[in-house]
Amino acid sequence: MAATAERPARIVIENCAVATVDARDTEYAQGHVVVAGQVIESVGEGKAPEGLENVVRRIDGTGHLVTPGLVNTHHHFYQWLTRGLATDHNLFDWLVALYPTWARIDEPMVHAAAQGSLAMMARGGVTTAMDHHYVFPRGTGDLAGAIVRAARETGVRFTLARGSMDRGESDGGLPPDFAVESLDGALAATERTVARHHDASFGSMTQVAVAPCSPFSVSTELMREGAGLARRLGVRLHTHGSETVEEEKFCHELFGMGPTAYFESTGWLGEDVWMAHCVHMNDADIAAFARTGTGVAHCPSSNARLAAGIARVPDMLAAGIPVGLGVDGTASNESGELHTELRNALLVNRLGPHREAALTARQALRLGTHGGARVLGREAEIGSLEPGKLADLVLWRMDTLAHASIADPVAALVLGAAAPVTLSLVGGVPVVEDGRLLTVDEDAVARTTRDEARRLARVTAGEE
Ligand SMILES: Nc1nc2[nH]c(O)nc2c(=O)[nH]1
Repeated sequence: MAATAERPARIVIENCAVATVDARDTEYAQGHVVVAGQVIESVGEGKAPEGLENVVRRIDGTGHLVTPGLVNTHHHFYQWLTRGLATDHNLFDWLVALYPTWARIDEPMVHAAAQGSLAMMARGGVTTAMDHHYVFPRGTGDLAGAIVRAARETGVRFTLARGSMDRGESDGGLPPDFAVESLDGALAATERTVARHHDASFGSMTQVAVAPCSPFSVSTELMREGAGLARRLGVRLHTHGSETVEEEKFCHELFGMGPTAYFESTGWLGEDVWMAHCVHMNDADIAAFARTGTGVAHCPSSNARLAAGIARVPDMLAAGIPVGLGVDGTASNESGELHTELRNALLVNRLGPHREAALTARQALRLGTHGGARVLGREAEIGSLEPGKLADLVLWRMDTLAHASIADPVAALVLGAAAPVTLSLVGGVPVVEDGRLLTVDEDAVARTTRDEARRLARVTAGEE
């Protein structure tokens, strides 16, 4: 009999370790998960309940760990085409080196780069992705549409943070004037993107956030009006903040205050805001984020690659700030995988003042799942394995050479090599099986991204 809303198709996964990442960090050494349609029906110890109807698939998870799907909270997909460049630069020098290339992207390039970024993350266990896209050269087609199309093709849940820059060099900003939009143009295009793509319903596959880029590339008017627009439309707000000492100096020189005070003065602290990086935060900044419920996308690999510093994640968590993890753009984190961020969040924070007490493996897993769901405003739907939540989950293989000798599966997942994904589900729909994407042809994506990266290099060099 066919599946219906009253009689959903069920997938049963059993005989595996389960890390639910619920409020009590409940784990089962030998447990089960039952998926009914797009939601989780039950999670628990031992075998799945007997007598379930309409079981279309029963998976023996022996030697596996099942967790919530990973949630990425900060990325710039277009940077997939400019990986491995300006490898020994700090943030400002790196941006200045790359803006002229980025300002030449077009729609086929952006679509290919989005496919590459999404494919890389999905095959590594990401079930919810985001893209902060802030470069919109004139006359280059529907870039937002191309990104959303790539996310649909890949099959992951998705937030598009419609970015913008309007403070060019001649207004004291960092980007060249030819790389920025006008204030009115950016606001109007952002509003159109929300109208076209934002879906606020339970289980939505596409959401849109308002996301002016950073204090040194955006006018104060765009920050203020962007915040007003987001609140009028009922969508979330995202930006870069407190990333480097150079940004801090810029804010003091131009605005007479540090980044967090500047964000507060422009309406950019609140429960509907999450900010990438937040490396240079003093105690008062952390208290302001905690008081207002402002979230953080922690990007440890990128912060190391660009010599930005170490974000105070243990202090943020102690203060109750929502913290998720971000790959960041792959021009500053060439791996493009979120697993690396779980591992590096733990390792990098242990180099800070809290040393071995900085983060546990379970806290790192929480940052990459439930923490990400919180900062994206989707805690009620995803981020933990609990009945009624969406069936976004990953079955990780733990019985190979890489992990079999580690008794604790969560420690193995976080501290070990990237574990192979036997199965990932997004809303109950398989996206990865036995390490391969079901939705797009990885080899074809690899070829297209290589070709588009080469074309971008030729266009930048004036050869096309
Ligand atoms: N890590 C990054 N920081 C940024 N700030 C900014 O304005 N753009 C970027 C970026 O692409 N990556």
